[in-house]
Parts: sequence; C-alpha cells; structure tokens
Amino acid sequence: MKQAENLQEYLRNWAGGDDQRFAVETTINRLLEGTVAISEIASFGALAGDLSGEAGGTNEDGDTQKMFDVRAHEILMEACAKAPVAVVGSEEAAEVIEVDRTAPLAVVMDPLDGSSNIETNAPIGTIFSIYAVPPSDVSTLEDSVLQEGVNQLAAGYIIYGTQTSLVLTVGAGTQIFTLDHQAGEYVLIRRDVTIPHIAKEYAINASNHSFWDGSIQNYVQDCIMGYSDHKQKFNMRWIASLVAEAHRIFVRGGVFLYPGDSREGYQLGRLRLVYEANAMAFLMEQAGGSATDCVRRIMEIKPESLHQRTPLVMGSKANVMQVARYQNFQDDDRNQAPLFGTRGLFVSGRGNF
Ligand SMILES: O=P(O)(O)OC[C@H]1O[C@](O)(COP(=O)(O)O)[C@@H](O)[C@@H]1O
Ligand SMILES: [Mg+2]
Ligand SMILES: [Mg+2]
Repeated sequence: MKQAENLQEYLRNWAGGDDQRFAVETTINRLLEGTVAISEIASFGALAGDLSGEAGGTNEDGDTQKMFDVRAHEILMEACAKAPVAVVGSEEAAEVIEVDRTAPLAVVMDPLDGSSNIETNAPIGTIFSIYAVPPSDVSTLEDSVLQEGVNQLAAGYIIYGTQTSLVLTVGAGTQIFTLDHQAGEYVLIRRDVTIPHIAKEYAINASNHSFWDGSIQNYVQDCIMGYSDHKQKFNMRWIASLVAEAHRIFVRGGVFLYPGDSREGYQLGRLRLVYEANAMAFLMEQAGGSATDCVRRIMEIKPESLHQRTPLVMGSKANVMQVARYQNFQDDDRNQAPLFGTRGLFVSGRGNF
C-alpha cells in the first residue's frame, strides 16, 4: 500500500542521514499498513464477536490477553519482518524478539492499547516507537529497546475511534493524519499540532483516590474545588484508554495522570515506560506539551526492563508542572501551612501558573 503523499512529505523532514531516513520511513510505512488491517478488524471484526474474547493467557504484566491483543501483535510482527528491524519489544511478548540482527532499527510497541475496552466499543489503539540499534560491540539486542526516550527516532499512535487517526512525530513537530479507509491511506489533517499551554480539563481514574499519596489527593481535590474562588472550574474525563486520553489532549489540551498508588503492584502506576509512556512523551513534547513521572521528564528515565511501569503525567505544560509542584506539598504541609488552609494550592497562589 502506498501512503498518502503528505505523510511521505512529512517524513522528508527527517533530520538524520538518508539511509536512516529511508529505514525509518520503510518501517513506519510497514507498521501503518499493519494498522490499516487492525483498523478493519476494530471496525468490522472484533465487535462481531470473533476477536473480542479472551485468548486464554496473561501477558507479562498479568493482564488478561484478548484474542485481538494477540492478533494485533502478530500483524505488527509481520510488518516488522518486512522492514529493516533488528528487534521488537512488545507488550504481548515476555522477552524482546529478534527479527534480523543485522538490521539498523529497534521497534517497541503496544499492539493494542485499551484492549479491556473492546466490548464496550470505546476507542482502542496502537502505540509504537522506533530507535536506532546501538553498535553491537557495546550492546545486546535487549539494550536496543531499553534506551532513554530522548533517543527515539520516531513515535506514534493510531486510535481506532470514530475515525482511525494517526498521531506521528519524527522529531519535527507532531502531525495528525486520518485514515481514508477507501484509499487505505493516512491523510494529513492537522500539521504541527500545538497543545494549549494551560487547560482546565484533567483525567485520572478517581476510583483509586484512597490509594494515592497526599500530593495527588491534594491536586485532584483542588481541581474538584476549582481555583480563584471557584470561578475557574475544572472538567474531568476518564476513558480508560491511553490513546483516547492523549488524543483529547492533542485536540484541546488538558492533563492526564496515572500516578503510582499503594495497591499491590501499582507503586509505579499502570502504564509502561518503554512502549507506552515514551512514545506519548515524545509526541507531547513535539506539540509543546510535556510528560513526567510526576517529577522527572519521562524521556530521560533509563529503562531497566521491557515491561517496567512508570507513573505518567502528560499534557499541557503548565498543568504538568503544577502537578510536580504539588509533590512538595504533602498532607501535613497542607494542614500546617496557613497558606493552603482548606482552599487549596490553586487559591493560595502558590500553584498558579
Ligand atoms: O483500568 P484503569 O486503571 O482505568 O487503567 C486504564 C489504562 O490502562 C490501559 O488500558 C493500559 O493499556 P493496555 O490495555 O495496553 O494494557 C491504558 O490504555 C489506560 O490508560
Ligand atoms: Mg496500553
Ligand atoms: Mg496493550
């Protein structure tokens, strides 16, 4: 399948050398062909019943695998086999998978994000990042997928929603494309997306409230109360699908939080650094937003394992910074400091943008 001319045009903004650009372009094109097939299943197949069921196993993170998770993984592995890809790290495989040791690129992917939503007909997606394989004399194949996010050559996600959209960066801004199903091509619809610096919409799974630490509880409480004596009201969303939450932020700004909490296994939250958070962080930063683990820049965290989790706060830059500021003010501070009282950090002025 030939991708739309304007996608190829964007890929020509490539800052690296010709060989690397060609390798990345080929890999993106093969992955996108795979996602067209996944999109067709999402629209016409899964909900008809054939792939919405459980596959009978769990992935490395303990999540129940759906048949569609497994099928999406297979489709994208076939895509990588047709591209200059040395190794793949996937949510749906315990270990990294060698494809062609001599090839220059490494791919990490969440083949199907939000798959617990399939039967509810909420948006699901695919997330991927592409890295250069470091020289083999200094690294193992696994090292290729355990790089800091700042080394990403390209990252993107596809959201299989009302429309199938692609959000892509090769480090030259973030672009939004929509799939023309008839032509089988992604067409550019928004060039150089800019996330508003500040917005009044937040997304968090509030059912975890009692497990959060004091700083997150305080932040969310202040969002609920609003600031400036409630004249600035916040809106709240939770779709339970990372691609859908990210897409809303690209369209109208806001902040998404999945912090660590005290549930067993959730100290570092739910999302995975290597194949979920880093791609989102690259896309957000290229659109003027940011992404942290509440404090640190996501893309500067050195991954230690493929399925490692990370807290994730992403979106409008001022909102993300504000969450970081709350990390310094725990419960005790709030009660002791007359500045906060019951009115919250927003009202006190300490948390203003
Ligand atoms: O179940 P929760 O706590 O609402 O978490 C939802 C989060 O989990 C995810 O579904 C995890 O992704 P996977 O479906 O790929 O495992 C995210 O898309 C979403 O943000
Ligand atoms: Mg996911
Ligand atoms: Mg997944």
